[in-house]
Amino acid sequence: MKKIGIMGGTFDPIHNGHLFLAEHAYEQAGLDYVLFMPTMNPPHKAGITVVSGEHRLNMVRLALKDNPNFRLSDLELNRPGLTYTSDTLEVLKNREPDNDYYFILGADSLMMIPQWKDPQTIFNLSTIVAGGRIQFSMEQLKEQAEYLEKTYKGKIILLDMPIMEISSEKIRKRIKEGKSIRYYVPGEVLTYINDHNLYS
Ligand SMILES: Nc1ncnc2c1ncn2[C@@H]1O[C@H](COP(=O)(O)OP(=O)(O)OP(=O)(O)O)[C@@H](O)[C@H]1O
Ligand SMILES: O=C(O)c1ccc[n+]([C@@H]2O[C@H](COP(=O)([O-])O)[C@@H](O)[C@H]2O)c1
Repeated sequence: MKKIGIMGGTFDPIHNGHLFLAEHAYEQAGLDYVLFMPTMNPPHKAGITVVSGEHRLNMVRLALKDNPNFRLSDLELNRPGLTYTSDTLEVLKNREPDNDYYFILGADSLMMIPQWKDPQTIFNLSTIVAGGRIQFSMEQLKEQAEYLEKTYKGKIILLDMPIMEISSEKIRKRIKEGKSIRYYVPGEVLTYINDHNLYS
């Protein structure tokens, strides 16, 4: 039996905030490894990813290169239609029923889970591991965690970590404005974005 983290995201582009979150989840939930899983068509962003799935996947691959505890999964990129987390967890659980799955997300996603497709299945099949984001206080996160525990019998781990307020949206905006994104993303992702002239 393995404890496997899933770090799902649009990753448009992947940035140091994602890696920072996953590293704390790996450590505090005692995970064997974290699967980074770029989504093809997230329901709330359908048709509005800025660059292709192939570019997003390539950037994630570069970002994970130096960390043996982080692995890449293209499971959601090859699925037609909208991409739902409950479907992904069902696929993983059917393949390897003995593993325990930990779905890693930020506070904004924790607030939205009740509006996702089939939240009960998500809570039945995984533990949620959540990191803070600047828009939400720890009090709000604790309240939401209690609500989810009560409503869905969910298991939630709230991470103890500094908030690193980087977002893909902020990065895309900085590139458009001709500003530097050095230190917002890993060096090789920066080179990839420049070489392929992405987001400008
Ligand atoms: N800086 C951050 N700190 C903690 N969690 C984050 C951070 N950035 C993103 N996340 C979380 O990572 C997951 C994937 O995020 P996503 O790929 O949508 O990045 P994003 O920066 O939020 O993108 P965008 O700005 O385009 O909405 C989400 O659950 C999100 O809450
Ligand atoms: O299953 C859903 O209904 C659902 C709705 C919104 C987001 N998600 C997942 O949440 C993760 C973070 O999404 P995002 O758009 O913030 O990058 C990613 O793995 C998405 O597939 C899942």
